[in-house]
Amino acid sequence: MSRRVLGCLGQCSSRVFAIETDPKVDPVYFSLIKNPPTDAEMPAFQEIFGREKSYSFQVCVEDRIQRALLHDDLRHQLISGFGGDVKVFEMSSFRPNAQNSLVKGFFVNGVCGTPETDQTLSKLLQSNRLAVCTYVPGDAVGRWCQEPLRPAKDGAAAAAGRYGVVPVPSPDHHPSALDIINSSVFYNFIEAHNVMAECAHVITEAKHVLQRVDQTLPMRTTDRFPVIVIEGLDATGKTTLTESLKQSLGGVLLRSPPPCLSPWRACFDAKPALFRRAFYALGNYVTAAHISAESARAPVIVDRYWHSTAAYGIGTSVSGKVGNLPPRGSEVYRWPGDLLRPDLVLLLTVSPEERLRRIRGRGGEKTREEVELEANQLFRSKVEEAYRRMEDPACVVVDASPSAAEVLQQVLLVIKEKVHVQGSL
Ligand SMILES: Nc1ncnc2c1ncn2[C@@H]1O[C@H](COP(=O)(O)OP(=O)(O)OP(=O)(O)O)[C@@H](O)[C@H]1O
Ligand SMILES: Nc1ccn([C@@H]2O[C@H](COP(=O)(O)O)[C@@H](O)[C@H]2O)c(=O)n1
Repeated sequence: MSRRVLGCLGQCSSRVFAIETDPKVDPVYFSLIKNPPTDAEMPAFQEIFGREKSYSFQVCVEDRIQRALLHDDLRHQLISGFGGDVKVFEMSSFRPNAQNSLVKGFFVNGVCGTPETDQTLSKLLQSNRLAVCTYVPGDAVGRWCQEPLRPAKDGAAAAAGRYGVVPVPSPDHHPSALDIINSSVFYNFIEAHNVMAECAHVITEAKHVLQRVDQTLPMRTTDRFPVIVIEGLDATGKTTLTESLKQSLGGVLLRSPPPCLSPWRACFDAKPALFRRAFYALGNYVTAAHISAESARAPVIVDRYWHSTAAYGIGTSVSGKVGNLPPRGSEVYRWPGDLLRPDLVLLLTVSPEERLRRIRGRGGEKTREEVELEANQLFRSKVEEAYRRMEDPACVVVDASPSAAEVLQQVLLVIKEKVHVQGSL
């Protein structure tokens, strides 16, 4: 008997369940992202499926641009359509340990069957771009089944099959890590450019971004002065340090994304991850072109670069605990082969308490992700750990808790010790 997999992936442990299917049926795999049950499996099923009615929803269209947009739209429809008492969890399909097998969706738990929720369900069932399933008790006590649903007469739902749900061992790799490459992080220019080009018919700002990118590239390569990147979570002191370094080294200060892309940043910050990450990835290539030009005449200091794009991308896409991150040495931490490589990358770190003190002291606008980072210590830890796992170039970690003057002195020492490239400081 072949198996469809329903994984229950949580904040602190991951439990996976398989859905038993007929071998003739094409397998569809599911994972659930939710606070996991911790005791024996059957109470866990009870906990997941037994509270009122539960449904899973997944967008099933081939086109990745449509899929990303519909997924975002689905989230809004579920939250508004099922009301406040219903819990909407992130959920996704996967084949254990198979790269790019992840398909995201939602699991809705606690639906009471009111006229409003019935209407929402009926509307969603009409869409031939969604796969909808419900979860019902099985024949034996403690057993649960998954029923794929199809629309029936008068807007009602009819079951189009019934599959048992059984626990299976956790896969070696956390499913949410299967979908990083070319989805949450881009490892070459073409892949990011393709996403921007493909979405230009629905996101008009993408055309402007592409124009700017295409105007700036290709970059020149010359014998050059050192290129030093400063990375870290927000409010760790990057702006303060990069400005001081610029003075001390007589250098040029650049940032990624570059100011020429600023008019469209807010637009892409509000878009689904696929588009947001492609925007920041392209920003790095534009900054690389500027680095290339500027480093011909002076040392270049860069405030955020590819490591930021990758660390935030990985930290956001991997759900649950830090242990769910791909292990050290994984290809997700590798530098893009076609992106100008800096001579040194410094990662500024401060304690969560000090970081919050600095954020509060500074005030001002925050990006959506910054608000999340502040609220979610776990997310922050994943982003920082992802930074620490980056390779070739790896980040040199700097304790940025001392005074700004002391941090500058410490960093100047590191630069003196580590930077051995043509050109001088
Ligand atoms: N070493 C330091 N000691 C104490 N306060 C500092 C230090 N460095 C920076 N600050 C203060 O902390 C706040 C955040 O610093 P800064 O703006 O340089 O961080 P950042 O990493 O650039 O943040 P973001 O990524 O959000 O732009 C500022 O108010 C700054 O004056
Ligand atoms: N090279 C970069 C730079 C930034 N980001 C994203 O921007 C946010 C943090 O930037 P701040 O300027 O507000 O410090 C965060 O959401 C990063 O994902 C990026 O991806 N790549």
